[in-house]
Amino acid sequence: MRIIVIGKEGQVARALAERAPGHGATTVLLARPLLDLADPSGIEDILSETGGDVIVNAAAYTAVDQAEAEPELADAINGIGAGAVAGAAAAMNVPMIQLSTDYVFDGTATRPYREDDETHPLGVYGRSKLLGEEAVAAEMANYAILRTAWVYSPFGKNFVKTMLRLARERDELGVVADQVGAPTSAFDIADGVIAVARNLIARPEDKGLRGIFHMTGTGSANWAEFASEIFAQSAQLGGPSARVRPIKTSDYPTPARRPANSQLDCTKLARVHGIRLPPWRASLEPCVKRLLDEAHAQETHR
Ligand SMILES: NC(=O)C1=CN([C@@H]2O[C@H](COP(=O)(O)OP(=O)(O)OC[C@H]3O[C@@H](n4cnc5c(N)ncnc54)[C@H](OP(=O)(O)O)[C@@H]3O)[C@@H](O)[C@H]2O)C=CC1
Ligand SMILES: Cc1cn([C@H]2C[C@H](O)[C@@H](COP(=O)(O)OP(=O)(O)O[C@H]3O[C@@H](C)C(=O)[C@@H](O)[C@H]3O)O2)c(=O)[nH]c1=O
Repeated sequence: MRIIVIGKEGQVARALAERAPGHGATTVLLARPLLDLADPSGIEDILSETGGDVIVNAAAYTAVDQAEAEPELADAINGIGAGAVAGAAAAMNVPMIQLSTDYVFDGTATRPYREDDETHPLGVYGRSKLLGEEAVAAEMANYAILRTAWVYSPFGKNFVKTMLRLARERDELGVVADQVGAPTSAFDIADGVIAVARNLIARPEDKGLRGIFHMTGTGSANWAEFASEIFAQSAQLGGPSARVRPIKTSDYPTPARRPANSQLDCTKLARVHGIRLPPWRASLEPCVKRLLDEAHAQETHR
């Protein structure tokens, strides 16, 4: 299976590139400046020249707070750009996998969100990702939209890396405790994406495999609990740790509002595709270890 991945340096793109060989798959990573989602004009030509069995769009405008000041750019990349990729996938007659987010919901539900629950994004990023979902569905039929959440990895920018960095600078951190979700490893997402891709390719006549699916790590936590677990695991490995002071969202003002309940019900993915991601704490361990090993290697190199 040859997977065309949009994105190169992103967390999920890099995890896909690392994981694919173990699944007997290859990846071709396409990124800016060759493929720019904000400039859809050349996308179909580049994708069809590249050729592959499936297209995974792992690129997006992901700066949640910054998006509030750049709504047009966020919509262009996450909305129109995703639609252009779907148009190319339709022309090439290959399935497409689009990554989406918990931030399409407003977080007022009192249970984990299901795929057909009403969407109501609180901010520009979530709205632009919802536009992307709609654009993909409008352009083609053979797609899977995988909504995930709270992604972390040894790559790029994410909460785990931020916490470990701040713990090197401070003894105590205030972290919000009234937003609940499921931390999700980019490597687990990569494994899930590859499994979904295999199903879509193997059973093209099975329309039940298509549509929207929720895919997050198993279990839940608030951001303060997530931070505490990061520090517990780090401390056990001799890495940095800080005291976590649970605070309210109102004590940590940000330009973008975030959902209080980000939990996604992943039973449809298990039922239809036979995929269940591991418990989030178990997947966190190799990530923390790798980050500490990399930091150690850098220090000894200096
Ligand atoms: N991070 C998270 O917590 C979550 C992410 N998601 C979704 O999962 C997917 C992957 O996220 P993640 O791996 O964390 O993303 P990252 O933020 O790690 O990477 C995003 C990538 O998108 C690329 N990109 C941005 N703009 C463009 C553009 N105009 N054209 C081409 N590429 C562009 C960036 O490229 P460059 O290196 O050039 O800047 C970057 O490599 C996204 O769809 C995201 O919305 C869903 C839920 C949670
Ligand atoms: C750094 C920091 C953050 N926080 C809070 C702010 C926020 O509510 C929460 C997480 O902050 P971040 O900015 O790291 O995370 P954020 O960028 O909101 O993460 C989101 O990214 C997009 C791309 C998604 O799709 C979402 O699923 C989600 O993962 O933690 C603290 O309370 N204390 C801190 O010291």
